[in-house]
Amino acid sequence: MKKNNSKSIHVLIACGGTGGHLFPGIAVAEVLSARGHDVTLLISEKKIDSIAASGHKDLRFEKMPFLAMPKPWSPKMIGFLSGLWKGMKQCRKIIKDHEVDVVLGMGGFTSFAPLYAGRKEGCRTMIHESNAIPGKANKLNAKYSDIVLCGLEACKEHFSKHGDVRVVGTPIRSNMRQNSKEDAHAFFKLDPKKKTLLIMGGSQGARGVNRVVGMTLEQFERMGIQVLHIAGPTDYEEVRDVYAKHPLLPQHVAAFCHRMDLAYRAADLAIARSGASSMSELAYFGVPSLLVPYPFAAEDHQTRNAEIFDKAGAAKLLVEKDLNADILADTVRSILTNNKNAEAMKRAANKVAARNAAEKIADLVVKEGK
Ligand SMILES: CC(=O)N[C@H]1[C@@H](OP(=O)(O)OP(=O)(O)OC[C@H]2O[C@@H](n3ccc(=O)[nH]c3=O)[C@H](O)[C@@H]2O)O[C@H](CO)[C@@H](O)[C@@H]1O
Repeated sequence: MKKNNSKSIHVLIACGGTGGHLFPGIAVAEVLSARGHDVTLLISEKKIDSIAASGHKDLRFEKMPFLAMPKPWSPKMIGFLSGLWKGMKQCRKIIKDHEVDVVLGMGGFTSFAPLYAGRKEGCRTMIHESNAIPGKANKLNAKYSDIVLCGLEACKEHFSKHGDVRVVGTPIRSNMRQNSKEDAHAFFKLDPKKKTLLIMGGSQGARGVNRVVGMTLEQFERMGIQVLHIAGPTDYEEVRDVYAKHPLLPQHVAAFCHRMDLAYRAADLAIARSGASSMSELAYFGVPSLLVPYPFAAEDHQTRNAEIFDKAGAAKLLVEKDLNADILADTVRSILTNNKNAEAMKRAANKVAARNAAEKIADLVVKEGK
């Protein structure tokens, strides 16, 4: 795009497909918009994208079809290439219509068409990789990006061939204010005198975590704790029915939570997948966690993410295939009944938290766009 001499710049943030791309993208958009810049968020037609966008009516969203890359010789390749071509055309139109100066991709293959189109239209381009190791898509995206931004220091070495790589952290949304624990308990109708265990499986829930937790409810009940369980839209009904069999266990079960700030605030301990945004938020709120990596994540990146927090003392890594109700109950008990353990983990979590990642990215975007 042409050199922008006015104060305000135009930014396209590609962040569709999964909460781990959407919410950090929204976080950067919030900072840029608050500073008076023009931002368009490019999301996909997936349900999670609409759920995420519905909580941010003040931001501008454009949709494009979700594209997953098939195996090289798959018959799906023809449809994929045609979808990709249409996606690029659509992106070039958006870039021209909004006179975009900078394209920022938050990761995954959904960022490819916007970055490629951005390059063709003369925009500055950047990608953000929040995981400890990049997937194939972001390695490709890096080739079309002037700057590569990493959420974690460990990721930097994987982009060693790229000339401009910076570690900035993974942004969290501005509505993640530090509310009081009392507000948080009141919001979920939980007992302020009891220890709260938060269960969450990333933006779409985690079946493996839901199931093992379901088998541990009786032991949680005996510990005298309460549980806040965000089950994900797919498993919600099944999870709710399992909890219904334990009416004496204080509980709040939800399919999706629009107030994750309050969920983290209420929590004394979390059991979670090790998605990068979830981890970034757990650290920000200083919540000790038991991280159960999704075993089929690309390049096993969730294990690499969890290892960083485990090593720092902020979390304990639990391998899903080795996990059962007794191990889970013992681990939860060892933290929730030992204040010293919990406090040490809390301090370690705070220590690994990224500081002002959204602001740092916004600063760079604006500098590039001028
Ligand atoms: C299976 C898989 O490959 N998952 C990947 C995906 O995870 P996923 O999309 O699950 O993303 P994360 O765990 O990183 O983040 C989840 C986000 O959703 C929000 N949230 C979640 C539940 C809810 O009810 N409400 C809500 O707002 C959380 O606050 C957080 O901001 O993208 C991440 C970022 O690349 C990766 O690290 C994960 O490995």
